[in-house]
Amino acid sequence: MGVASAEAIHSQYDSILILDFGSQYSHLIARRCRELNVYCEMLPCTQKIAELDWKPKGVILSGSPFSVYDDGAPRVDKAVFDLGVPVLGICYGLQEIAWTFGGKVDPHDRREYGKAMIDVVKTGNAHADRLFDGEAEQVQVWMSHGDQLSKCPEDFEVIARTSTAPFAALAHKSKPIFGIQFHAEVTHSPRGKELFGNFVTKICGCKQDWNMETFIDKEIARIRELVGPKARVIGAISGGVDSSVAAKLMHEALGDRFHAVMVDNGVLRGGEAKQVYEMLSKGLGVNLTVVDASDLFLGRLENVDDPEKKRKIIGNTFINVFDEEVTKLEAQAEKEEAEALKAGRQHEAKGKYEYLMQGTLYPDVIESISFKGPSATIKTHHNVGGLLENMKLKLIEPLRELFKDEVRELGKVMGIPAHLVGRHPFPGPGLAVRILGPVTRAQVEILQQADAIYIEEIRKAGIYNEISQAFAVLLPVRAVGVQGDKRTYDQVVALRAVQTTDFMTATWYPFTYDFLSTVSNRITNEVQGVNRVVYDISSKPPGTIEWL
Ligand SMILES: Nc1ncnc2c1ncn2[C@@H]1O[C@H](COP(=O)(O)OP(=O)(O)OP(=O)(O)O)[C@@H](O)[C@H]1O
Ligand SMILES: O=c1[nH]c(=O)c2[nH+]cn([C@@H]3O[C@H](COP(=O)(O)O)[C@@H](O)[C@H]3O)c2[nH]1
Ligand SMILES: NC(=O)CC[C@H](N)C(=O)O
Ligand SMILES: [Mg+2]
Repeated sequence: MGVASAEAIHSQYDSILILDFGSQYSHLIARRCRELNVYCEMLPCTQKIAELDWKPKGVILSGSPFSVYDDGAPRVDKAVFDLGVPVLGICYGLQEIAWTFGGKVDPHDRREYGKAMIDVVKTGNAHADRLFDGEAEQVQVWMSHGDQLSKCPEDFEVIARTSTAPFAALAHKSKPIFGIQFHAEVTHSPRGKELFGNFVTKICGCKQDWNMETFIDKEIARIRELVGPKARVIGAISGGVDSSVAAKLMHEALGDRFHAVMVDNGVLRGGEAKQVYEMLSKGLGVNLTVVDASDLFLGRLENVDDPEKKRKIIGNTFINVFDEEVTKLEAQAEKEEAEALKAGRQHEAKGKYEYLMQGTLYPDVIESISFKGPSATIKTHHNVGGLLENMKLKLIEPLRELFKDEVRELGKVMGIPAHLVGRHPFPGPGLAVRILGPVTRAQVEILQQADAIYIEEIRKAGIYNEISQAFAVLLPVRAVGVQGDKRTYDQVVALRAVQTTDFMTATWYPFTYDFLSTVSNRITNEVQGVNRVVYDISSKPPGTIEWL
């Protein structure tokens, strides 16, 4: 493992460190840096600089729900200012810098939320003026604060103000320390990208070389070094974007020392197991076993109505099936290794399975290390995390530094077709969380048909990529209808389509009436057992994206 950290990404690219004080926008700071092709990592604000095993080219302090004068307000490690690299504080970050350097921060009677115009102040100090280099005299920004600086610390000067905030941005007179009261990281600050550009490239001097082409080579080298010349790796593959891209990367790095396992749990989309097999095995040359465990899953789901019970059953059954498959693969690998050694084919002998690959993404990592601590469980999201406790395999996560759009880009660069890497996410518990009421094979088939029609129409209308996630839901109610002069008493399908950037909040997609009417007609005409279609116009919150 020591070898892997020597090769860690932050030592291969000029990297920015973001210290998270718990702002709802913290991850957007990371997005902004990445968008500029500069690598960054986010750590909780409690990180001790002395314990960091790499040196950032610059540090950004995020906003926070706290006030700097609160008891128990999170404090920045002062060593940040002795690193000798530029520091930028955003909102709370600015207030924390001011507080640290002897300024004053108070609650303010004129709180500022939303759009604001800042006046850029040219100080004549070229060093201080760099942050707003190239900006107009007035810049539109987004504010979200109730506290305000009432006294600028000595050694700092004002580089921007608004009509209510005299200290909208500060710069240290001689050191590269800056602070902005507004949130340059949100899209509502239209010049945000340029401002971050000034900081990370001009002030920190970061090279803009973080891109998926260079990432591939470095990551392949890192995987090879980590796994060594003989060991093998197992991957749990759902056919979703993340695990498919991760599998392709592992395959490039290790060839047939990587073996993927996909579990058909009986609640996949129509024809999905076959499609995934075609794509990964035939298309990308990945070693893949598809385990058909649909009878086992559907058997255990019989008569289960409660959403959390469904999730638990699927999660646990998944672990059983996967475990069993790993045991089989391990036995096979040991046999092969022994045979090769016995026959004197030393060089051909492949080792044992030592690693389990997971498709963990950076948002999952951020979530789990966040300063904010664990949030209330809304629903139990199932992934392979539960496997680790009783497995001796070590974990390998080739995508753990990447955001979803970077994963899609990576997939494209590695030659996975665009329509596959652009696919909407699909949850581990699959259609079981889209069938309200008990899950049966008959219900699964109805939903598979309705969902396929819906997605086909979305693709035909050319709006698939505008929508973040779309799917059909089968409701546990029956309604009376009339079809071909006959009374029907059939089920209802609800359509869901949302737009979102982080899946934490979402808005429903504004389809045209024509589109909705086409889908409704097709589903009621083509899917036996459905006589009504409704469209879900709930955002998240108060709804969640899935219905269960
Ligand atoms: N049916 C399955 N068989 C094997 N592994 C699975 C299955 N379902 C889920 N997994 C594992 O759980 C992980 C988490 O699933 P998740 O849906 O977050 O990612 P994904 O399916 O790879 O990508 P996407 O977000 O596009 O759906 C997957 O990466 C995969 O390792
Ligand atoms: O891998 C997964 N395992 C799960 O158990 C699971 N539950 C929900 N989702 C997906 O997560 C996103 C947010 O969904 P919710 O708003 O319904 O919580 C949406 O993209 C959901 O599809 C899951 N993904
Ligand atoms: N967005 C923020 O960082 C807010 C900081 C502080 N809580 C304030 O209200 O001013
Ligand atoms: Mg998935």
